[in-house]
Amino acid sequence: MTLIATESLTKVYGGGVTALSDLTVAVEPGIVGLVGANGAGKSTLIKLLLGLLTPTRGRIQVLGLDPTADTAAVRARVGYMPEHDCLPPDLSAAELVTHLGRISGLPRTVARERASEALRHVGLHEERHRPVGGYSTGMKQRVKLAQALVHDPDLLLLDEPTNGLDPAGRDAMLALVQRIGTEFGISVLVCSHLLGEVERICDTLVAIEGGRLLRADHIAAMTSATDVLAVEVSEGTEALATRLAALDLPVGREGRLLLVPLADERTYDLILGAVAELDLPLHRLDQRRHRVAELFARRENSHA
Ligand SMILES: Nc1ncnc2c1ncn2[C@@H]1O[C@H](COP(=O)(O)OP(=O)(O)OP(=O)(O)O)[C@@H](O)[C@H]1O
Repeated sequence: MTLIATESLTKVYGGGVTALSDLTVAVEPGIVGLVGANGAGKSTLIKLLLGLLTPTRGRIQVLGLDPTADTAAVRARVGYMPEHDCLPPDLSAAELVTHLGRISGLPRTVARERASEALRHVGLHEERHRPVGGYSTGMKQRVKLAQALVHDPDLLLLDEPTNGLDPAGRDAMLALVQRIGTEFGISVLVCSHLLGEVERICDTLVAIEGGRLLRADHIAAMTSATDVLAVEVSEGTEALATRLAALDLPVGREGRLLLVPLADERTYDLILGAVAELDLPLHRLDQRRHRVAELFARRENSHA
C-alpha cells in the first residue's frame, strides 16, 4: 500500500504565497525523510496530510485516505508531533499524554495505560509524574513524541523532532525515531532542514525546494548507484587516465585523484590491470560512497 501519495498538489496561502507547487510523489511505508530548507513547504505538507489545511489544487492521500474528506479516520491512524513547544507547564507528562489519549477517543483506563506505555517507550517513565515545565528541551521533545504515539497510530508525522537539541540529544532522538520505525512497525515521516540527520535513519528521502519536488527515492538507490573508486598514483596520472578511458571507463578528476564509477567487481580488476601494465606506483585505491548531500549539490550545480 502507498503510505503517502500526492498528485499535482498545490497550496497557495491567503496572502498569495505558494507553499507547495504541483507536487507529485508516492511514498511506500517505512521511515521517510522529508527534507528541505526553511520555508520549503514541509510544515504545509504535514498540515495537508492531517487535513488541517485543504489543497488549493491537486490531490493528497495518506494511508489510502483523503485527509480532507476522511479527517477523523486519518487522525485516528496518524500521530503528529508539532515543531514548536506547545506543552502546558503545570501538567505532568502522564496527565498530559493521558488527556491527549482521551481526546483521541481512548477510554480513560486505556488512555492511562497507553500514556504510561508511550512514556516508557520514549524513556520518560521515571519522570512521568513531574510537571512538564521543569523538563529539559530533550525531555519536552520526548513528551511531544509520546503524545503522538499514545493512540497507537500507523503513521507518525514528526516536524523537526531534533529542534533545539544538542548533538547528543539529536543522536538520541534520531535513534529513538529509528527504533519506533523498525521495532514497532510504525511508518514515520520525519521532517528536517538537516539532510545529514535524516539520511542516517530513513529508508526513503523526499527532498523539496521552494514547494517543488527535488527528488524522491530510496536512500539505497541514491547512494549505491553512485559509488566510485578513487585511484591515486604517485606518477603517471595522465597516462593512467588515458588508459582507463581506452578501457571505456568514465574517468573523473579531483586534484591528483582519478574517480571511476564502480559498475561491478570488474572495475577493480581493470584499474589494477592498467596500473600494472603501465608499471605505475599505486598510492591508493579506495571506494567512496557519496553522501546524499553531494548528490543534491551536484544536481544544483548542473542546473546553474
Ligand atoms: N499561514 C500562512 N500564511 C501565509 N504564508 C505561509 C503560512 N504558513 C507558511 N507560509 C509560507 O509558506 C512557505 C512554506 O512554509 P512552511 O512552513 O510549509 O515551510 P517549512 O519547510 O516547514 O519551513 P520551516 O521549517 O521554516 O517551518 C513559506 O514561504 C512560508 O512563509
